[in-house]
Amino acid sequence: MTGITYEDFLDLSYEPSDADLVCEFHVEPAADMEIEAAASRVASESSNGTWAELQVEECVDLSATACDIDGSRVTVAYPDALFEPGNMPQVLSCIAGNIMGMKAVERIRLLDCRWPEGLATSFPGPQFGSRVRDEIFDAGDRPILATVPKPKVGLPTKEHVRVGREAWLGGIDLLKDDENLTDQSFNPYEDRLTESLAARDEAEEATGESKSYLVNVTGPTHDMLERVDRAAEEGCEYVMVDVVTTGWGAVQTVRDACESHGVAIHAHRAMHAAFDRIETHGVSMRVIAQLARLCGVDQIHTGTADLGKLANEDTVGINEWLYSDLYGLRDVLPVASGGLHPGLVPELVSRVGTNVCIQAGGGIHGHPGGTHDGAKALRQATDATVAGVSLEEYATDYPELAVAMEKWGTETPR
Ligand SMILES: O=C(O)[C@H](O)COP(=O)(O)O
Ligand SMILES: [Mg+2]
Repeated sequence: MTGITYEDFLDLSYEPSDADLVCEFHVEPAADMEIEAAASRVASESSNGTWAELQVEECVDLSATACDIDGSRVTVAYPDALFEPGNMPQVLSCIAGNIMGMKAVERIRLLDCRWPEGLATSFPGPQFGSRVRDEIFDAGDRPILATVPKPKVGLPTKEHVRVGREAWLGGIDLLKDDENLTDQSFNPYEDRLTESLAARDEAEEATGESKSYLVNVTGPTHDMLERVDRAAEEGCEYVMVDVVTTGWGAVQTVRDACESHGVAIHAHRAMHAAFDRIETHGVSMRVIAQLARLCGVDQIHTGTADLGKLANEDTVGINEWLYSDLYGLRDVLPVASGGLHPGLVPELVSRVGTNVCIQAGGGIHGHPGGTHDGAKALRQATDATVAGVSLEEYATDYPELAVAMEKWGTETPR
């Protein structure tokens, strides 16, 4: 019999192998504990140890190793055999499981992961990623533009569709449901789906542009699968899933269903801030975005680089990771959303570039001239930015943009 104690999980001379999943944590030890002890407890509890010395007769060596400590930054390397390939809930129950509530740490945050090839490619990754720009739209070099009818809930189906039609006709590419609109009595899923797609066809005919609608299929997994089937049958190119509230196992299931229909997934991140807003605890948005890419969403909200209404982690760094090479898995199109309006577009594009989707809800439907003018103003601001013309200059020829600038200027909302 061999005794396994948590000290066995610390080896500062260990060099992670290419097959290891390497995780960076911020760790604040409990008041009576040294960082080395807390680091080894993290490695132990997240792999095959526990608080007590275990008497083991036979066990496959799946131990994680705390292999570097730099101030509060702790690196832990996990052997690939610890993980079930293609099972994101299982991976997270290791690297972001019990350790998040363990008394040995006062605070712990999973900051970043280096995914080994074997584990990463056991997931499908996105079907389309930023190829949606060409395969679903024809937006050229400019960002794709999206809108959510506002108020986010309460619009009856006919009004929701009317607002969507106005937005498409004004120059928006993508009509999107909001995160808490699914299948409520005031706007049932089936009616909204079919009527929105009819309006999409009209808008395509009228504008000569490709338009798309993404319907929110979020719900219990069996309902989501039925909703994906219906969306595909009716000719939707996209569905939306609230990936954090839904959970990663369900996202994986929906991803498989979407592949069989060739339908893309827009990931809304509602509730991410419960994990990532406190900077010293939880799971970073960077890691949440990594999970989403591996599980196979095609686009995901990553913030507005601090220009919008929601608190943001490093949008630019997260977007770079989403575009980066990952063993041939497709990239993910980042979505900037939350408090955006036309006046913020030039600065947003200077921070995040044009290979993004820009979503504005209030920044379109709050336009004094209504949704149609608001959509025109957002499109004008985008066209001006891509052409390198200032909004002030462009607005002299485009009254809808002038009105938006008069109303909001370049202010950051709260
Ligand atoms: O889901 C979203 O991202 C929000 O609905 C954004 O809405 P807003 O553009 O009105 O802030
Ligand atoms: Mg929303």
